[in-house]
Amino acid sequence: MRVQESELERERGVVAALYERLDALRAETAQRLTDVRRESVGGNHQARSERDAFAALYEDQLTQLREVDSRLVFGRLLLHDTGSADDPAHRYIGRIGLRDDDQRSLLVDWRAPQASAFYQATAAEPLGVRARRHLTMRQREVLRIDDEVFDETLLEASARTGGAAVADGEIVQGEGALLASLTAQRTGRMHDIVATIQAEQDRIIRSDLRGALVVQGGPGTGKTAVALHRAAYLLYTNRQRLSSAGVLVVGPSTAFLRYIEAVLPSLGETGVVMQSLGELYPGVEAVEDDEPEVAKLKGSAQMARLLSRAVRSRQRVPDGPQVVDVDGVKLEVQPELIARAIARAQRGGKPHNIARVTFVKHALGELTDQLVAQLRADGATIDDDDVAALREDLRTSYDVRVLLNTAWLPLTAEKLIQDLFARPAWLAELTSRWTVAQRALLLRERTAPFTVSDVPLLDEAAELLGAFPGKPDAGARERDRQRKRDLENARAAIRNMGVEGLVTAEQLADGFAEQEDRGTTAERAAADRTWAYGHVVVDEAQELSPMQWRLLVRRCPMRSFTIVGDVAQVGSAAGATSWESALSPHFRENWRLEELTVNYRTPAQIAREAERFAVEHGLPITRARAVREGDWPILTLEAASGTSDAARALAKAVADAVARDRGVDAAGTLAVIAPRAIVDEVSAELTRRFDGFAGRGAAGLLKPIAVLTAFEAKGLEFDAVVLADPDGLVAESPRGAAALYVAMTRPTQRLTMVRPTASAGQGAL
Ligand SMILES: Nc1ncnc2c1ncn2[C@@H]1O[C@H](COP(=O)(O)OP(=O)(O)OP(=O)(O)O)[C@@H](O)[C@H]1O
Repeated sequence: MRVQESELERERGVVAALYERLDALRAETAQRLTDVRRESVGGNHQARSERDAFAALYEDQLTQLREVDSRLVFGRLLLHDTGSADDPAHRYIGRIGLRDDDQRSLLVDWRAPQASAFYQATAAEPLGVRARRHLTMRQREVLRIDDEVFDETLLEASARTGGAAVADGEIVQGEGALLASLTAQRTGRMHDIVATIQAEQDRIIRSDLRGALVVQGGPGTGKTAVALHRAAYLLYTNRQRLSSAGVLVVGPSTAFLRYIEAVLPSLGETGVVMQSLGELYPGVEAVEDDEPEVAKLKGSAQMARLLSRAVRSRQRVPDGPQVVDVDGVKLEVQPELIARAIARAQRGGKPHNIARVTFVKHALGELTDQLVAQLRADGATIDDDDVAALREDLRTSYDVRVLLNTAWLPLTAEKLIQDLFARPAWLAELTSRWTVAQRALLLRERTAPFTVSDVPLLDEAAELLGAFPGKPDAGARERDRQRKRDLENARAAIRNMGVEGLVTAEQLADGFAEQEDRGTTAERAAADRTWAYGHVVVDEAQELSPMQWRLLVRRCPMRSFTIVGDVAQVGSAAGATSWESALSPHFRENWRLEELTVNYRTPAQIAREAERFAVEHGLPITRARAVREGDWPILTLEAASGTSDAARALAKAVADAVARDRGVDAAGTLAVIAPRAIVDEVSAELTRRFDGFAGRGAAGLLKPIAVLTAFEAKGLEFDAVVLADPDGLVAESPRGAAALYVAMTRPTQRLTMVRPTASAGQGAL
């Protein structure tokens, strides 16, 4: 025991030295920042740009150094003698890499190739590792150490230090540290798992950037965690490319994004764009979604065809000849003239607003010929200058403008969608093969707010229409040119300052000049519909509709994706029933599947029950092995009802169940998950009983007791879950069984089910 204590002391010494280095780096960076800011404001535009850019860069570095402060180091490898001074036999693994003044490695970034053995070494394949040590930390303090020994010659010593030999075939690595992390109380925010990433997860995290990688796994297998760590890994290994193109992380809702938002910064990555499905179209923030049937229709691929027909139908040939007045001259315009100009413009295959330029040019050309011929027939003499003037007269003539606009009006996506859903006659004209009931699903007031399911329709429409003349999109080309100039300047500045290798031109260009106007890569990317990201991470991807997939593929034409989800958990009516059917229209066969097989969240007895239920209801589940047994059996309570107000009785019983659970653990996080029909009633009762401690929906996630629907609980986890009326949850929608499966797999410790019945009672499963 004494030996282990002295080992602990030894590690405390090493860790203290690493923090000393971190503090020194911070002080150095802070000093550089002060110096850059202090430099006189004079100088030319370029000099000011450079200073601003360096200041922005140092600020970013300082932020990164601050974010990685807690649990900076978490592992150590004991290697067979490496024979290299730069790579000593003890290799420490941490959130970032650190070197001393002589550039010798002190701490290896967990993403570096030299760290992969920390996650991959097994007794069967030790990869040159003699022993692996996990350091369990609280902030800067080393709480304990856990050793796994691969080298038999160390075993005797290890027995003295309390280390464990690793047997072949064990499912987890660093068991002590892992279990400590898994049983820790939840805070309502996801934390990183960098210290205890498991081998099957690590392989996925380090998989190649190219192509689409699908990560399928049951609830709690770490899909979200793996996806976020993979984003951090890819940014580290492809810094040059991804820091300028950006990485987009897409989640189902803003509440979910809030839950995961701290993970990437704690891994030292702050420049990632995170958007919910309702935020993917710049300028619209959709929160509410349509009823399931409507969402399903709006999500189906036939909407793309409908929108294409809708745009085409705005390119219209008049029914008969139109007479226009051009400075007092009457001109009879035949529909054929407009038809020819439309056909000519359509031939180019350009978006509506762009092709309109060709239409107008062609129509004006023919109109000019017609006007000239008519005037000559009336005896006028017309030379080339006159022809140009006549063309200008035509262009500015009110009648001609009306004529051309009626035939081909520039449109915005917002107006197209609003009009389409608010004009039954137009919709009917475009959907002659649909049933009346189908059409009725789309109809609504023009002023109705956009829903989550409208977002991909807006994007599709914007794609078909192209930039609206005069809208900011039109500046995309100028932005590109400016970016190229910035990169040139940044390269020159890096050479001048002698900081090659420390800063990339992309990082520096991000901070350039009118940065308040143009923003960082992340801000510019988020505001630009036509931005092409370098990589996209999609969580809860099983929920995505074909239209949402179309949008996402446009965001990353290179199709470099990490797609995580579980087809058994599909809740949305528009979601996927298999990866094959969801992905092949967009990726053909260019996607690969990886599976996660260990459930880290849910205790075995709860996981078993949830799986049993899922199988009974025919859900296509991926079985996962729960990593631990829990301490509590599932509790089933019955609400006394038979009274006139069953919902009220149920709400009261739920509140009793919550009170009972808080008797076990008053400080943990708890979710009450209820069917939509009664969720507000249950929430009202809990607010009455628990006052400021309970909250509904996303706001509830900031409180100890959150009252949620199964959809809102997706992807989240809590110490305890109280499920109100599980049968009601199953019955309330066609995907009800999946909803209950999701709900049952949210707790990390305790599950209580409250069922409405005629007589009161209770029991444990
Ligand atoms: N290697 C690990 N070390 C420590 N904790 C882990 C590890 N892997 C997963 N976890 C924890 O397990 C829990 C579940 O992880 P996560 O939310 O990523 O699972 P999921 O597969 O996305 O689940 P769901 O499909 O239910 O949303 C989280 O608390 C996560 O931190």
